[in-house]
Amino acid sequence: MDAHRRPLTDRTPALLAEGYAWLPNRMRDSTGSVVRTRLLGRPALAVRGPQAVRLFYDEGHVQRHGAVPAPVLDTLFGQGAVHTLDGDAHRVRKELFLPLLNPDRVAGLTEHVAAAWDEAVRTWSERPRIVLFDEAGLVLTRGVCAWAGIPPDAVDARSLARDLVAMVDGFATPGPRHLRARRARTRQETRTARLIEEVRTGARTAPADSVLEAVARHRDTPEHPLDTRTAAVELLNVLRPTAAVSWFVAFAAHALHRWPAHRERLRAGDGAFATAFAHEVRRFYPFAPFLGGRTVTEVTWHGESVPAGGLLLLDVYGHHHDEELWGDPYTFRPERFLDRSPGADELIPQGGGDPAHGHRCPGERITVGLLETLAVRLARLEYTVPEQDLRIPLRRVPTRPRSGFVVTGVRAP
Ligand code: HEM
Repeated sequence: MDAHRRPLTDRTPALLAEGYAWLPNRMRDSTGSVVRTRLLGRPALAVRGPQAVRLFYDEGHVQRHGAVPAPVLDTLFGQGAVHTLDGDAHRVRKELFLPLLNPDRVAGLTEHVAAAWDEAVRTWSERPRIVLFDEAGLVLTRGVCAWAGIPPDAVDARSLARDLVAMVDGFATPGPRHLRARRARTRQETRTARLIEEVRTGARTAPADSVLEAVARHRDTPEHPLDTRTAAVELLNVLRPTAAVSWFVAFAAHALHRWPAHRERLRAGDGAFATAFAHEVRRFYPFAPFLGGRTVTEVTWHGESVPAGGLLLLDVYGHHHDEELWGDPYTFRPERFLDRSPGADELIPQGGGDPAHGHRCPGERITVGLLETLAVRLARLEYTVPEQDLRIPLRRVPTRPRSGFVVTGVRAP
């Protein structure tokens, strides 16, 4: 039998066991940055590198409908989310999110989050111990709710923050974390759908030009507004990933602890360095292990093929740690981004290509803006890092410093 047609063993258990290292390990054993495998009962081809990014985002070859497994939809994205749409349906829904790329929107959200951070820091100094990952999640949730026009009496920020973080934390694992994520999503979709219903019936007024107003008004077709459940899913697709920037805040704190020399330039308010630092945090530390799409034709890459109806996997973690692309991928070196902006298909922690025409994350500028602002604040904050478990296990997806990054003796600047 032709080696390319031979049935392959399903590798889903290996993915669950190896996490971020699964594809890079397979890539090391292969030639040409391509791996033929089987995942979730389907034939799959894993690829990496800027040219592979362009293949992955070519809708003629790869689409999203039917690509995202139900356990991921029921936790991370929500059923019917923009992530799962193709063609015109995707383009129309994406219009809801593209204003997020606008510099005024980015600045507005950053100001709200910075204000929430400054307020929180004043209370941290009165507490014996702070888990930075948890506190950052709360600060980001408070900031994004205020910015998105969510009425303060409609949410309890603390429980919302816990649920938003849980939805991300449990999407890629069986067991208790996954159950928590499912419960969190059900709870928050119900609450958010109620809020949207209240805006639509006039029981509440959404601030003009707010995200809440835009979602409540959005129509996929001229005749029909989004059903309230899908509208809730999409509003949560703004709130949840903003809260998830807490992963990068914990990683930024980890980087400042491991390589404290970077503190000075951040503290001094060197804007170009803050941007480079934010990019390097997003490259160096693991978040999305890979992205997946459904092949709509047979796809061949560097001599390996996957049939229509299979999966094309873009190895994001491997791409960011590829020696050919980065030279010294395991060195944390923000300076690599100082004298040049990364190419669209080079730095891809939030997807590749163009956010206006494909699935690339519309919140990338927001993420970079928040990370720049919070990294500077973190560098200016005085605190002690007590003995704790700061290991970042690559088998856990998504991962983070095990302790959540504990600080004591906080003194606000
Ligand atoms: C922790 C920071 C973030 C990470 C790591 C992240 C990562 C990603 C990734 C990997 C994708 C998928 C790209 C693809 O499928 O090709 C994505 C899509 C998306 N992200 Fe983000 N994101 C982050 C923050 C944000 C923020 C702050 C927002 C909004 C305020 C946001 C909203 C979205 C939306 C709506 C999509 C779906 C886009 C589409 O399918 O067209 N994300 N993000």
